[in-house]
Amino acid sequence: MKVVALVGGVGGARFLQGLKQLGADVTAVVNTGDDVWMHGLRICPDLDTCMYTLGGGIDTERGWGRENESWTVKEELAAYGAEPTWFGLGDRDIATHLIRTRMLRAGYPLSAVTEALCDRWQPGVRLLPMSDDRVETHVVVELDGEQPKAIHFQEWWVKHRAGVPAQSFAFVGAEAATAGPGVLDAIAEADAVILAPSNPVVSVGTILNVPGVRDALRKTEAGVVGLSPIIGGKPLRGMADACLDAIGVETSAEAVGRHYGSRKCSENGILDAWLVHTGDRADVPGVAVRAVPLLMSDVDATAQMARVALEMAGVDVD
Ligand SMILES: O=c1nc2n(C[C@H](O)[C@H](O)[C@H](O)CO)c3cc(O)ccc3cc-2c(=O)[nH]1
Repeated sequence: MKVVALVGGVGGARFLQGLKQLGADVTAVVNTGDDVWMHGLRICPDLDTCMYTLGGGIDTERGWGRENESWTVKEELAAYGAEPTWFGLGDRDIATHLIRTRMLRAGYPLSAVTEALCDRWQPGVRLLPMSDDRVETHVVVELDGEQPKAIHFQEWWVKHRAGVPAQSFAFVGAEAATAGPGVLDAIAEADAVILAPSNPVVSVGTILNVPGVRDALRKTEAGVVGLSPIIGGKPLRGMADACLDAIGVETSAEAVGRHYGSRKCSENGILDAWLVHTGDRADVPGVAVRAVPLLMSDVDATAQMARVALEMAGVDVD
């Protein structure tokens, strides 16, 4: 059973753990819009979060970066006054970025770099960058009385803790980007495609901005099922509410389901079914809706919600 999941960072990685436990052949299309150059190193937060989480190296507290981490290089960089000091680069994590940067500089595409790094971590899920081309999410903000300006997503999220209202998002490079190797074929050949409960604007939304992805989702024979990242009117973690406000979408399971839209009866919708949390309700025209527990409290709970999603996609898990 071939399953493709569109995922972002922490929530997406946790969801993949559940899918993996069901024994499916899983391909994850991972958001790379959060990627950033820092201190001359290329950082790929969502790819690394998926790789470390599935490979057993993640710091489960933070949800990103390595467990048993130390911060000596970060302290030394700060001692030189080397900006940015607000971005946490752990010593173990830096090894990943050094390998990635060296391979990118040698001309390897990000997909090949990811494959090489996964050789060590053995995530048990194929991790595909949404694109090998540079696509970066930038956020238009108005910092204390200055003119509105676009800053990198990481500066908004980490330095400003998403505390400055996002006026809009720019997915820099998206229109010229090509879907990563294997991405469109995986969607076309899947038995089921799942939109993980990741940020619908800057994670899943960014992937949908890569040319060809939305069409592939509308054309695939696979059932396309999404899981709401909004529970009881708010995101469980992260800042999906701040992002949804910026694009004028209400922070509710129903509004996000409608934002993704129905594959059957809207001209660019992508959903056949939509899972919302027990107690939430959602009327999404042309989309089958089901309410089940969506708290990824442990891998078994996550596997159970993934199982329901696959059933809604018409795939028999057992
Ligand atoms: O809140 C933070 N998130 C940090 N993150 C998380 C990152 O900003 C988010 O995980 C994603 O970009 C959004 O999902 C890192 C992720 C990495 O892969 C590497 C370094 C960092 C550093 C930070 C950090 O200092 N603070």
